[in-house]
Amino acid sequence: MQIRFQNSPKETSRMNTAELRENFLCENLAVNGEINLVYSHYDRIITGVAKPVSAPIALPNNEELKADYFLERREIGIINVGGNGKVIADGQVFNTEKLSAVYLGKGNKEVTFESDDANNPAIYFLMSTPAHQKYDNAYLTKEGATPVNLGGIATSNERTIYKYIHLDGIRSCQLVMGLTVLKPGSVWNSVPPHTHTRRMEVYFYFDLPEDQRVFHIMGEPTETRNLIMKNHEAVISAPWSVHFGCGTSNYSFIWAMAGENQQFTDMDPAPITSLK
Ligand SMILES: O=C[C@H](O)[C@@H](O)CC(=O)C(=O)O
Ligand SMILES: [Zn+2]
Repeated sequence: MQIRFQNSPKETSRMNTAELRENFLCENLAVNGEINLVYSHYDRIITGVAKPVSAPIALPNNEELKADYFLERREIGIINVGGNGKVIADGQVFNTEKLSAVYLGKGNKEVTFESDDANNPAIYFLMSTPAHQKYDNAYLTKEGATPVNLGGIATSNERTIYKYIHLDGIRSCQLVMGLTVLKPGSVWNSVPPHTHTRRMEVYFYFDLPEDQRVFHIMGEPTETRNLIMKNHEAVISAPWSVHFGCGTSNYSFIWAMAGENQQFTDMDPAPITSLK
């Protein structure tokens, strides 16, 4: 598990490309037969990907947590962006298909991930946050995730938002999680841009063709920087940072938040005309 400490807005504004990538980009997460995790000290989230192929993969405990097991004081949200597979939590089996989600509350001791077909493996994006009470384990398909259509073709941002873990969906201590699918021809995500200093956020891009890239824009609204990202990479968005971007084709991304509250709509707008 990689450990990432926080960076101030001022420090970030002075970083070069390599430093920005080292601090905020999470690369090489989806590796056959591996689970790769990054611990960020922004709200103490742990994010990453489990990609089981022929054998099950366990959610490992880590010395840094000083816990008896990973979910002793944590909850976790899981979204499958690959082939069919199973998430098994203390014997409870969740059959997952592409874009279905599993929530596991505090107290689950043994968690494993497996793929049904090694030729079309499941790819599980994970986001875990500290939790102070147990909420029930839950499962939701994309159809159950209350799709909302946003944006328009004239601004190249026609997209559908699916919310899984939120105040009116699967309940959690602090995790808020869902995904956004851009229509073909639409390339801009999360416009108009916003911040929410109450919550940090992680974006995980997927269904982006291998020869295409997303120009993810981060930083304070008047100090923007970009990270050029490929498929199955994640970016840690600090609470003070914008998080939006433009792709060289359409794509999808998972968004996952943690922090002070779970009010999805309380973003602070950073209008396009205010950006620098
Ligand atoms: O705080 C909310 C998150 O940034 C995303 O949900 C925004 C998003 O998915 C979109 O507009 O497409
Ligand atoms: Zn946001």
